[in-house]
Amino acid sequence: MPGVVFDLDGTLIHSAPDIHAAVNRTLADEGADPLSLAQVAGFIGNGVPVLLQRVMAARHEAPDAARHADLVARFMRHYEADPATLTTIYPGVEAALCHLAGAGWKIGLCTNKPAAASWKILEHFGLSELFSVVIGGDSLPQRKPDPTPLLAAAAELDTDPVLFVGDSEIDAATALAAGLRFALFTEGYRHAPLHDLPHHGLFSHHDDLPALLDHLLI
Ligand SMILES: O=C(O)COP(=O)(O)O
Ligand SMILES: [Mg+2]
Repeated sequence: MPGVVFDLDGTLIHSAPDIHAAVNRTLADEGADPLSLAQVAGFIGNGVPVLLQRVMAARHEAPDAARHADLVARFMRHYEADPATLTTIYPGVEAALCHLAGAGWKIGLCTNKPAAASWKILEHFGLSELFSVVIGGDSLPQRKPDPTPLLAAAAELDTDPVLFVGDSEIDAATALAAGLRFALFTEGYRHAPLHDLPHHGLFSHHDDLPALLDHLLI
């Protein structure tokens, strides 16, 4: 049976509100002004260390490794304490995943979000049992768009072919580098226009995903 690896933020869940809240709690700890949801949503995609680099840049802070490490540690404490309260699952995700699992697809996750928080969120939405593997942004030395995490998730599924589903230019580049066929969810946290992202199929609602993935197998 085939396999499919999903990205998480912007693909299965709209997680920006909780990431935004954790950023602002991190800033509030030191009495700093909050950032807007749109600003923080624009920083998502390359994982937590890059998110906090972008927070520092938005505040016109010069790069500083110790300061950055402190922000990352405090952000993670806030985020892991409360990763899903404001997060919503995109419509049709649960049905699509259940349909795929019922049809025998093996399912994995490859996200730049740290693995423990990712598992916690999957559990919160009752989805964790559907996933055979989760590779997070802290699971390996490499992160997307390096293909290594996606190839590791695919290897863990131990099946062929494996498709990848994501929402961003990072995911498109990762799929290309890994040599996997890529389905792009159009309603996530992408910055670039659709035609700039290499993809094999597009969808804007998860109800359409099982048929699209079947089509990509042909
Ligand atoms: O945490 C991030 O920055 C991005 O996470 P994602 O890889 O699930 O989109
Ligand atoms: Mg994403």
